[in-house]
Amino acid sequence: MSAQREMKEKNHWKTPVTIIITVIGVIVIVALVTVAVLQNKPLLQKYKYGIVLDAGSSHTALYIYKWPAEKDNNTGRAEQMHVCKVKGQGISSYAANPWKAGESLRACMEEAEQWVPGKRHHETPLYLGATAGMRLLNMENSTASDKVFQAVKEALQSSPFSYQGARILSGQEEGAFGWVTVNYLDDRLKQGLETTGALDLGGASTQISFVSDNFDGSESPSNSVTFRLYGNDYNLYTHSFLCYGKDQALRSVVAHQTQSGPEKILDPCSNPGYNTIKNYSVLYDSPCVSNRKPQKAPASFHLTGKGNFGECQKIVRSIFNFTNCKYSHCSFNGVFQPHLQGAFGAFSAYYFVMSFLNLTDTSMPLETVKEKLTSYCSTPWEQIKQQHRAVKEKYLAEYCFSGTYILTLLTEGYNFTSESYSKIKFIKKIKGSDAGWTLGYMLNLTNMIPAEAPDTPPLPHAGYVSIVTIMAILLFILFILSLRPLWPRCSKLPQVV
Ligand SMILES: O=c1[nH]cnc2c1ncn2[C@@H]1O[C@H](COP(=O)(O)OP(=O)(O)O)[C@@H](O)[C@H]1O
Ligand SMILES: [Ca+2]
Repeated sequence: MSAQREMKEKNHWKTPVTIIITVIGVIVIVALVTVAVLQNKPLLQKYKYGIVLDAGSSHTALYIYKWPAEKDNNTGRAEQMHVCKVKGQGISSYAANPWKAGESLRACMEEAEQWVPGKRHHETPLYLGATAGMRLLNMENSTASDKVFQAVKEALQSSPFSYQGARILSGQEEGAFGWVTVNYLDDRLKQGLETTGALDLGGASTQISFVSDNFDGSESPSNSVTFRLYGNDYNLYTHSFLCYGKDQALRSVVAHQTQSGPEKILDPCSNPGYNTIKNYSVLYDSPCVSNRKPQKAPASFHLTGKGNFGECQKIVRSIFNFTNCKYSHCSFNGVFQPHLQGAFGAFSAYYFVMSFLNLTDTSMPLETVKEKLTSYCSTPWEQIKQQHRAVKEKYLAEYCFSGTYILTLLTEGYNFTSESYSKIKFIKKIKGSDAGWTLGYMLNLTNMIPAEAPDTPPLPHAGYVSIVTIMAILLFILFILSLRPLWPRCSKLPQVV
C-alpha cells in the first residue's frame, strides 16, 4: 500500500504544470540574482593620477598619487604611488644658473612618465609648490626667484602631463595642507573624529597646525584657516616660522657665536673632535642672518666641536624671543598660540632626526631625552663616524644640534610639557604615503575632499546581493504555496490500514 501511495505522490509532482512552475521559478531566481550581481558589481578598478613636486629649501621631491577613478568624490582614498628624489639641492640653490633648476627636474619627470600609464598622461594634473627656500630667495632677490620659476615652468610644460602651475606656497598653506594630509590619511576627516595636529620641520621654515577648542580665530586672524570638509567645520590654528627650519636655525646658532668676527669658535653643538672651516660670506648669505654679519671679519673661521648639550641648548634658546607677547598666549617671537590640544604627528626633519637618535619613543620622560642627547653630543666625532659609516657626513655632523633644537623648539618654543610631549608621534609615512603638505595641496586643488558628506549606499554590495537572493527564494516559495489548490489532495490519498 505504502509503495502505491509513493508512486501516486511522485506522479503528482511530475504533472506538467508543477514542472513548468518549478523551471520558471528556478529561471526567475537565477535571472534575478545574476542581474543583481552584474548590475551592482564594483566596476573593474581604474585609477586617476596626480603629480606634485615639493620644491623644498634643501631638495625637491616628485610625488605621484593615484586614486580609484569611479569614486574619487566619496569612498576612494588617494595614496602615494611613487616618490622620486631630485638629484642635487633645492631649486633656490640655482639662483645663479636658473636654467639648471629646470634641468634638475628632468630625470624625475621622465621617471614619472614610466609610472603613470601612457593614456592617462594628458589628464594627469601636475603641480609644483615651493616652500621656504624660495620664500627667502624671493625676499632677497625677486628677479632671481622669477628666473628660477621661469626655468622650472618650461621644464614642466614640456612634459606630457597637464601642467597646472608652479608657485610659492604661503606659510599658512604649507601648515594647513600638512594638517589636511595627516588627517585625511588617518581617515579622521570623513569620520568626523577628533583631529591630529601637524608639526613639520623643514630646512628653512617650520610649521605648527592644530585645532583647539579655545581658538576661534578672533584673537589672531592671520593664524586661522577654516575648512568645511565632509560636512564638518574646522577652525585650524596654523603658523609657519620662517628661518626656524633646522638649517636656518643652525645658521643663527653659528651666527650667534661669530658676532665678533673670530677666526676660531669652539662649538658646543658639534661633537668633540669635529673640525671644519666655514666661510663668513656663505654663512651670512641668508636673509635670516644677513643683518648680523660682523663688520670686521676674516674670510673664514675654524669651527671645532666641543660636544656639550647644556651649552648648546643655551645658544639655541637665544635664537627665540620669549618677551613681548601682546596676546593671551604666545609661542615665541610674539606669535599667538592657543593652548596645545590633542595628539600631534611630527614629520619631515622631526622624523629624520629623532629616528636617527633613537628618540621616536615619546613615552620616554623628557629627562631621559636630555640624557640621551647629552651622551650623543659628547661622543667623539671619530667614534660617531665609525658607528655610522653609511650616513652622510653632513647630516651626521648636525644631529647633536638638530636634536637639541627639536627638543628646545617643542618644549620651550611651543610649550609642550612632559604630558603633552607624550602625545607627539614622530612619523614618516601614514598608510604608505609620506606625511607632508603635498597630498593635502593636491586634494584641495582637485576638489577631492567634498564640503558635504557624500551619500553612501545604505548597504554594501555583498549585503545587497544576499538580500536580493533571499527575497527571490522567499518569493518563489510564496508562489509555490499560492498554487496549493493544484497540489494533490492528501485527504484523497488512500488510508493506510
Ligand atoms: O636623512 C636625513 N637626515 C637629516 N635631515 C634630513 C634628512 N633628509 C632630509 N633632511 C632634512 O630635512 C629638511 C627638509 O627641509 P625642506 O627641504 O623640505 O625645506 P623647507 O620645508 O623648509 O622648504 C632639511 O633640513 C633636510 O636637511
Ligand atoms: Ca618641507
